[in-house]
Amino acid sequence: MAKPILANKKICFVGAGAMAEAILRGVIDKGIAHADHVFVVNRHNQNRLQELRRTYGVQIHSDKKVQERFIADADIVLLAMKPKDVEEALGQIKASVHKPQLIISVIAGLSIQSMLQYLESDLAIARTMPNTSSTIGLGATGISFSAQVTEDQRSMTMAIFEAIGIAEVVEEPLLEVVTGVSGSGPAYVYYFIEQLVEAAVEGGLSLETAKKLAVQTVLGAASMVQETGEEPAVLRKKVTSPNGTTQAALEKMDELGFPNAVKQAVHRSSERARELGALMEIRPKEKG
Ligand SMILES: NC(=O)C1=CN([C@@H]2O[C@H](COP(=O)(O)OP(=O)(O)OC[C@H]3O[C@@H](n4cnc5c(N)ncnc54)[C@H](O)[C@@H]3O)[C@@H](O)[C@H]2O)C=CC1
Ligand SMILES: O=C(O)[C@@H]1CCC=N1
Repeated sequence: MAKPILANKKICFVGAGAMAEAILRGVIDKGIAHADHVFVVNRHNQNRLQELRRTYGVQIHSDKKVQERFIADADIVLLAMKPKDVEEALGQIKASVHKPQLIISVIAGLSIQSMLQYLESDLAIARTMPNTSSTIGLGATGISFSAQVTEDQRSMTMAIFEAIGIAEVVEEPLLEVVTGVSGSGPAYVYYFIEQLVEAAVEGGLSLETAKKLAVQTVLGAASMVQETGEEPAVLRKKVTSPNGTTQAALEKMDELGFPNAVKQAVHRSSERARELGALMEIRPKEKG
């Protein structure tokens, strides 16, 4: 059942890609917003919009003027385009957005300051870093708010992201760390599963059995951390018999630099988010 806080609010997604779909599906499936109140606009791809309408019942239109009205009439405008498209997209919507709308961004690296500059207005902004697991209600989102965001708008933002997973409010510079951990994180886990499966197949298991065992192992291990409340290191030790198989495997992982590889990957993702943010900054000389 829809939470009253969002029941009559209109949300317009600008950008109809993977992340927009993850959020809109989660929000509609969880009943946090009704599909009649969810609008989606995209750059060119009408087929993509049709597909979203067929699947989720969201509101779409091919006419640019109607799309502009979708944006202008929304209570919440959710920005979900790639960093490379930010300049063009924000230039296009600048005339349609206005106070007291809430702008929610999921764009990696794009600072609140840059958004305010692009939109040339003192708007309420929630900068977020979700992940694709939001699709099934298991997302992990970091959120920072601009000074203009009201209590009601904070509550709406939290309601959206808590409907599709967990949400943590952090200081804005820490959103880059969130990006490295949970924004990009699902890909590291999929990569890990891919290697488990490959090794299992190399060992002789069928692909089907390998996938089943690998996925259940990752699911079971994550659930153990969550449900027992024990530290991962403690749980790891319970698997690791002295001089047993797990110890031998972990020694191999240490020898090949697994801990360092994971940590460096997280730091590199955060660093890349900062680089993308810098590329999207409006430099003083570029201002009209
Ligand atoms: N995919 C992920 O796991 C995550 C992505 N993000 C962020 O979400 C944003 C979107 O990522 P994805 O959904 O993966 O990208 P995507 O490429 O799947 O979707 C981007 C969409 O934006 C649309 N678009 C481009 N220019 C536009 C314009 N001028 N007006 C309207 N729509 C326009 C494109 O047509 C496309 O539908 C990125 O900024 C990314 O940093 C954040 C967290 C996780
Ligand atoms: O790869 C990316 O840039 C986006 C941001 C976090 C996850 N995907």
